Amino acid sequence: MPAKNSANPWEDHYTRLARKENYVARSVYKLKEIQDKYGPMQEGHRILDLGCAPGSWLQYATEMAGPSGGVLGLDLKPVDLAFPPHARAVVGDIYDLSDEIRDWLLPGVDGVLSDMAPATTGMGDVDALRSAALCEAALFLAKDVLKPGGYFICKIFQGRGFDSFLADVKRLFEKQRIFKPKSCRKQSREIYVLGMGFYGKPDVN
Ligand SMILES: C[S@@+](CC[C@H](N)C(=O)[O-])C[C@H]1O[C@@H](n2cnc3c(N)ncnc32)[C@H](O)[C@@H]1O
Repeated sequence: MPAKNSANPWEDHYTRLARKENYVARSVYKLKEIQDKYGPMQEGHRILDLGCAPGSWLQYATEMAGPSGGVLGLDLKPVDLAFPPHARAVVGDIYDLSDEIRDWLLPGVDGVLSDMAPATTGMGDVDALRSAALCEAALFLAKDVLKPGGYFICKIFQGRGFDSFLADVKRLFEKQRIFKPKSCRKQSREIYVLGMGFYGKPDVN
């Protein structure tokens, strides 16, 4: 329920905490909850952050990876934040990756994060299917660029497309988890699917 008498009608505890802790969005606490519970991100990791704008996951992943790691964020929209040299954000579309992104991905990555969300229509089935399509695109890319043992963290809207996406994650990772962070807004249909222990690039022959 939106707070009354506030400049931001959706302001809540997490919004205020994000401001206090210098994160650009409250979404950071969803990733923090995942990290606190499962601990996938480690110092030195190379991490790809899909759908990174306005940049709070990128801020947190940058802290987790540290200067010995590397983080690349991708979004249709620009991120208006300064990052240390081991992190950057580029404007782009998951469906049309530039050579710059492909080059960065070449050595492989330890983790792929996706908080991508479609522009919503309010029609549950349509939004869920669009979300699932983004998730499948993220998984398709992860399959290509993750190092064996790597992890995948992906937001999806519950509804059509969810079961088949989960089945795809199960085929590729040793462990899978479905996680609803406490910081997700109550009315939201979003949920996170985690894949940990990537089996390795499937043999296409
Ligand atoms: C909920 S926001 C991500 C918030 C971000 N994780 C943060 O912590 O600041 C979802 C983002 O997904 C991006 N997105 C949607 N479709 C995309 C696509 N095809 N390629 C890249 N990014 C996309 C949107 O532009 C939007 O910024």
